[in-house]
Amino acid sequence: MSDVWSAPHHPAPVDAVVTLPGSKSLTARALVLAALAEGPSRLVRPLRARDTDLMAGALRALGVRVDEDGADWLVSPGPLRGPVTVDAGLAGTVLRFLPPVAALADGPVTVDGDPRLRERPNAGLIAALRALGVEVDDGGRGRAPFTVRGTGRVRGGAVTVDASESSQIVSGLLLAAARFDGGVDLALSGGVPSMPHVEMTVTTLREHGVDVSTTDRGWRVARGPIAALDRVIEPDLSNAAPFLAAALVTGGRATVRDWPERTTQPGAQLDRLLSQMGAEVARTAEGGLRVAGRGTIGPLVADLGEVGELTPVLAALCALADGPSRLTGIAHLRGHETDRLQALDEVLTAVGARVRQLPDGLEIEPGPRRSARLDSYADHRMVMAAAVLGLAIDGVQVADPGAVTKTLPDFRERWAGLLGGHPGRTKTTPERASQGAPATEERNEGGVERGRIR
Ligand SMILES: O=C(O)C1=C[C@@H](OP(=O)(O)O)[C@@H](O)[C@H](O)C1
Ligand SMILES: C=C(OP(=O)(O)O)C(=O)O
Repeated sequence: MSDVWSAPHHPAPVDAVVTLPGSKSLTARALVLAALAEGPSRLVRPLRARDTDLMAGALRALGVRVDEDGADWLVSPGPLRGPVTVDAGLAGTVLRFLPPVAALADGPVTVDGDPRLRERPNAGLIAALRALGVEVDDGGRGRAPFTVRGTGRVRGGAVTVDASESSQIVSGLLLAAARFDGGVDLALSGGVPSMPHVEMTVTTLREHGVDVSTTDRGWRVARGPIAALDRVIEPDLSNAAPFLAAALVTGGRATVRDWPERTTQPGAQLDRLLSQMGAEVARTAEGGLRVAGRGTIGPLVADLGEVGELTPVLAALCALADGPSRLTGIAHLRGHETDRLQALDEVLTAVGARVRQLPDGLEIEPGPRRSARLDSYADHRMVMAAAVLGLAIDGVQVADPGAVTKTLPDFRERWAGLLGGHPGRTKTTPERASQGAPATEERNEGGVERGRIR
């Protein structure tokens, strides 16, 4: 029996300061590089959620020690071994980052996961591993489950890669490449989505002392040692999206603390995208990002190819906007946790919008709003999108909201903290927050501090 969440209806202005847990993408990269490094590394404030716990579990299964030290993870590399079966859950990061590591193990490693993981595209990675000298049994499917027959070493060298369905295919190969005999000289056969995530991989590798260069058609990673590195994981800026969106929907304001000055996270583009939708966006003196809504939401016409994972929340905002939106460059979202273009079409249509699917995106025209019972599609970001819709539309329910544990296990508590209520309860704030006034902060539940309403 899946449970059903009544998303809180809260048209009154929010006024909150939010502290978010670590980035999923940075935690995954830090874990993999620490596992392949020359000595032990400490991860400070890693994300503890289903995806990153699965990554830690997969590395442990291969022989890496990942110990908890308070909220930190201490990672101590060891000889990589098989035979082992790894549970990737629904995590694209485990599906695409783990197999190149598994190729360095001295025995077979089988990768499997949730039913939907078995549908997520991975042919580009499997073909590339084979071209680099690794035997992979996938029954010709190009998807999980598959077995990487590790022999303890990988030839490496030049390879042409089809990463049109996921940037994670490139990232996975680059992350392990310094441990391959010939490194890797990776050329793309076509386009790649989510390029900032590849740049995140390159930056993270360089921080570990790996020699990475860009080439005409891709990237070259030289064989060499991977330095151990203690690092603090930045907050997850993609998971900031629903909290910042709440400011637009309610005409209130939300501040996310510790917004990095410089970052490779694509979520940093929220300042530009939310400004385009009419928000006032500013850095606070304390290093946060503050978004204030003006009471109406402008439509968005944008290519989201670089920031695909922001699409569900942005699309929810588009359904509440004062004009039609057009989101493009996101064909690859059909291979995400669910077919997100289809899921968003269904959800936004259910709450009254008119939606047209494009080959690479969505057109969304707001319509008369209506309550609806929505599905989570086992997708954390669809739960967050439904939460945003629920602020403006009374009676939004979400079946199987536990999907949100993929990257933010206590999302509902945090959401309730944002609204000053309790998970799943409706509670509205009587007065409108005075915009622009500095928030006096007091501790509230779920990592959210609530500014006093003046
Ligand atoms: O490398 C990463 O950490 C990610 C890359 C992107 O994948 P795709 O390129 O498959 O969209 C992104 O959507 C995903 O959430 C995280
Ligand atoms: C696409 C996403 O996840 P994954 O890493 O599983 O691909 C996402 O988090 O939006």
